[in-house]
Amino acid sequence: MSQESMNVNMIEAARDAQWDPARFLGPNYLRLIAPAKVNLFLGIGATRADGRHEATTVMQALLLHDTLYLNTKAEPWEMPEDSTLPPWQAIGGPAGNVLVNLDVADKGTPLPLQTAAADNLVFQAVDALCRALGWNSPLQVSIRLEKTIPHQAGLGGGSSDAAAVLVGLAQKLELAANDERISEVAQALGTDVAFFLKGGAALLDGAGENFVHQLAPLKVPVVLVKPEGGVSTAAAYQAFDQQPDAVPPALLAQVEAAANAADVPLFNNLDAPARQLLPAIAEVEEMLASHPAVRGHLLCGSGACVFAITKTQADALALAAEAGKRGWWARATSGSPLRACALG
Ligand SMILES: C[C@@](CO)(OP(=O)(O)O)[C@H](O)COP(=O)(O)OP(=O)(O)OC[C@H]1O[C@@H](n2ccc(N)nc2=O)[C@H](O)[C@@H]1O
Ligand SMILES: Nc1ncnc2c1ncn2[C@@H]1O[C@H](COP(=O)(O)OP(=O)(O)O)[C@@H](O)[C@H]1O
Repeated sequence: MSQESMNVNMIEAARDAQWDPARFLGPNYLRLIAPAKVNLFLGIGATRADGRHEATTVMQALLLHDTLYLNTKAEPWEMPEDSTLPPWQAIGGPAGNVLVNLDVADKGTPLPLQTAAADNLVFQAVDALCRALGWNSPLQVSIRLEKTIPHQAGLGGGSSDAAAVLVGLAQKLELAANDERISEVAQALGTDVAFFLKGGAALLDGAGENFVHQLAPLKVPVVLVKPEGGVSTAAAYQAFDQQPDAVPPALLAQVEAAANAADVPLFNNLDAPARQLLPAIAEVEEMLASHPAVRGHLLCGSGACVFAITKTQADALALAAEAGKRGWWARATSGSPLRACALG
């Protein structure tokens, strides 16, 4: 472990020691689960009039998840005298009436997320839902976000956090679970957010936000391996445009006909653009391609993580340990029927 990461961990440990769970364990708290995803199939097509690309995808939720704690208080709050907010606070809502306090704790990701509350998708989810509801009375929302899912990995962590907050806040504000404004806000926040409201395994099309149908989820062991560095989703799509690679129609037909995630062919035409942006991805893929325990492997979404399927959990644990020894972030997990949800 480098001196730098040791320092980061010690700061994190000190911060955790100061954290008082009682703040979140009153009658008003909700614990939220935000699972990661992989794309078993990701077929990118032409650029649409709105600038986004057509995308047909099968997403599969994983057991690996972020955990969030959410608390609301329908009470007025005061703006600091100089109107300057600390980085862990942000103001949203249709009348600047919603104050969000966001506490982010890193739980073993390779590079802790360092975005101000206003740039966090969790805040954007609160803001967008309050605006969609026309919620204009004072509201305080406190969120603790425990990050286990690395960012810029193609694992959809930020989108899943946003979906979990939509579910939690909707529950707090006493919306019906099937209130259409929740899914409309999810679609507007990003294509992956809509998937996490359904979870398990699902076929999506449009730009990737349009739910087509659910598939029987994969429950096999999955190993995630991420080299150092990340790939920005926008950059991956831009690189794809330099050398677009069409999806074979027969493959698309096979995906559309599949009722089980296990029957979906592993395919991702963002793989070449992502490797071009971060050549270390190719090293991970080479290692997985030649490993006897690996049944199949693929880049996760726009990268930089690569997932591998193994037969047994013991194989998955051994493979993750082996990848870790090469200096890569690696975790053994599995496919799951999870969706973004509140535990109570
Ligand atoms: C590639 C995928 C695969 O599931 O996920 P990740 O690997 O990032 O998790 C998705 O398509 C990520 O979709 P989404 O979650 O909407 O990405 P965003 O971060 O909102 O979009 C970032 C940028 O990517 C481009 N983009 C995104 C989706 C799409 N169908 N066409 C695009 O061209 C746009 O330039 C957009 O501004
Ligand atoms: N709660 C969050 N978790 C992770 N990333 C976030 C979050 N909020 C904002 N972001 C920003 O969104 C980007 C995309 O989210 P991320 O989880 O990395 O998804 P993916 O790796 O699937 O593209 C991140 O690189 C980060 O800058």
